Amino acid sequence: MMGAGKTTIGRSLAKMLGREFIDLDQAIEARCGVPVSHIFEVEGEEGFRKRETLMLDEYSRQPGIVLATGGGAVLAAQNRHMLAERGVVVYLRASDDELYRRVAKDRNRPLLQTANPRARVTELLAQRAPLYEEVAHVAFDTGSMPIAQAAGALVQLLKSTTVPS
Ligand SMILES: Nc1ncnc2c1ncn2[C@@H]1O[C@H](COP(=O)(O)OP(=O)(O)OP(=O)(O)O)[C@@H](O)[C@H]1O
Ligand SMILES: O=C(O)C1=C[C@@H](O)[C@@H](O)[C@H](O)C1
Ligand SMILES: [Mg+2]
Repeated sequence: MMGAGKTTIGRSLAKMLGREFIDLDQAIEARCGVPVSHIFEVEGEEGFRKRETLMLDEYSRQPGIVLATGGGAVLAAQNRHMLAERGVVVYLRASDDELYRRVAKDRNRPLLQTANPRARVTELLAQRAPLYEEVAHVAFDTGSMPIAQAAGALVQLLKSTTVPS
């Protein structure tokens, strides 16, 4: 979910594992040459989701990387299948209060540019939590752990995780 720590914990995890880190939002921005928020403005959410699926298809085939997806990548069943079949999927759990605290000051999240962003976070989390749980091989509660500590705990958790083939 937005603010769960995919970019920050993901980058730290990749460093600990000695793997390349790719952030899918940043890869989309690099490919399109404009910010995600601009794609939402010009093409709407639908246009962004099409680009996201194409890029997810490309990057989820790349072996040995740590890939941070966007928070809404789980919405399409096609994306969930790619994730679950091609990788080890981690769901970073956090409460709506915590998520909102982390993203409140950031204007770069187009879905939160509404009159009541706090309520929107609750609504999006309620809608998506079952999808995150469904697609994940590992669910990890970041709580109030600092980034590096969360990444370290995740390394240990991944060591003891077996992924069904
Ligand atoms: N466990 C944590 N404890 C405290 N702060 C955190 C934690 N995880 C992330 N943060 C902070 O929350 C903010 C959002 O984190 P981040 O950008 O990694 O989220 P994200 O999951 O990539 O969100 P998005 O889907 O919008 O890209 C950052 O300022 C980050 O430093
Ligand atoms: O939660 C979402 O739907 C999104 C999260 C971001 O990572 C971006 O992918 C975009 O802002 C949409
Ligand atoms: Mg991110």
